Amino acid sequence: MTQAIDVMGAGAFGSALAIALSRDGSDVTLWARSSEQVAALRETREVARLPGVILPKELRITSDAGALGAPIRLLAIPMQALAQHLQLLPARGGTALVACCKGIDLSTGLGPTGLIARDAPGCVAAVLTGPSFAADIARGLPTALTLACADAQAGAKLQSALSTETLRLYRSTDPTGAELGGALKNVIAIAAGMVIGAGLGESARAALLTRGYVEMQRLALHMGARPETLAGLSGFGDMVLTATSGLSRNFTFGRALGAGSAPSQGATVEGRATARAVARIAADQGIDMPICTMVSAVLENTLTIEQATAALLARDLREE
Ligand SMILES: NC(=O)C1=CN([C@@H]2O[C@H](COP(=O)(O)OP(=O)(O)OC[C@H]3O[C@@H](n4cnc5c(N)ncnc54)[C@H](O)[C@@H]3O)[C@@H](O)[C@H]2O)C=CC1
Ligand SMILES: O=C(CO)COP(=O)(O)O
Repeated sequence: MTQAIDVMGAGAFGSALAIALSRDGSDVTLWARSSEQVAALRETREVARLPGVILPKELRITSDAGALGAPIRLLAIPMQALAQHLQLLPARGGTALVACCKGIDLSTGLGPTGLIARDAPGCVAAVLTGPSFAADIARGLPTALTLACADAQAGAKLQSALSTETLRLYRSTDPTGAELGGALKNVIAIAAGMVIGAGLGESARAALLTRGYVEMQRLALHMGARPETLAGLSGFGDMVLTATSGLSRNFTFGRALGAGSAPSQGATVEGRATARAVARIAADQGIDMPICTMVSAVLENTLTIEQATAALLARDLREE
């Protein structure tokens, strides 16, 4: 049976997922924010953020939320826009809302499934996350992601509906762990970029990733996540990809700061807001998150990268 799926957000990730699912035979509608963007996409079938990629002709494109109504809705918009989006464009009860964004909402401290539970209580909340660049998914390259949903039965249905021949989904019933892994790895990727940009070396990056991963686990476990979720695709896997690739916006943003040059404008760099949110949570709840807190301080211009590095190295010696 053909599966109907709506994808909200025609940026890099939403378009890539819509392309992959449409190619796989699903009946996909891609929603974009403005009618101008819809007109351009319909005419050229090209996505500005995915150069060289053509939208399949079967894929419908609309800016009219009234034209949506599939039982599965992917939300591929920036994290800080999600709360407002859920309130302005509600889905009907029973819809499975699958968050495809990575971050922590600054004003509430909630992750995407927390916002869905708060703002769309009649819907099923799930998150799709893990190591994947939109361009790789759009090109049909092999990719593995985590589909996390607290409702095991609903999660299994989503896993099956959203997997394709090249997009392999593992399921989890730990959305808290999955979404925190995806959010926190962006902060660690910014830090890794700073290390490389500032010329501190590959050894320093390896140390930072290892200790950064400890912080990811510490915060996530405090929030009730399971350790194995952090060790999986959505945590460790995505940290490795994002903190080591020049294709990552978070890594390249940090690398530019480290090198003392201006980061490119207009890119969606989720780790910036997440760093602030994490620093706030860590301070409020007394959780030791030195790397994330330093990233936040550097982004707020209250510390230089040199000062942050010196402060991390000067911490008390401890058992690993
Ligand atoms: N690009 C990638 O490789 C991947 C991205 N993601 C995640 O997907 C999410 C979206 O990122 P991208 O698609 O890459 O960003 P993007 O910048 O390419 O696209 C963002 C889309 O959201 C729309 N948007 C912005 N503000 C909005 C608002 N207030 N209401 C509704 N729509 C709004 C924009 O018009 C645009 O279509 C992020 O959380 C990112 O971490 C996850 C995995 C891979
Ligand atoms: O989330 C991603 C890879 O899994 C994309 O990373 P960036 O947002 O840093 O480009």
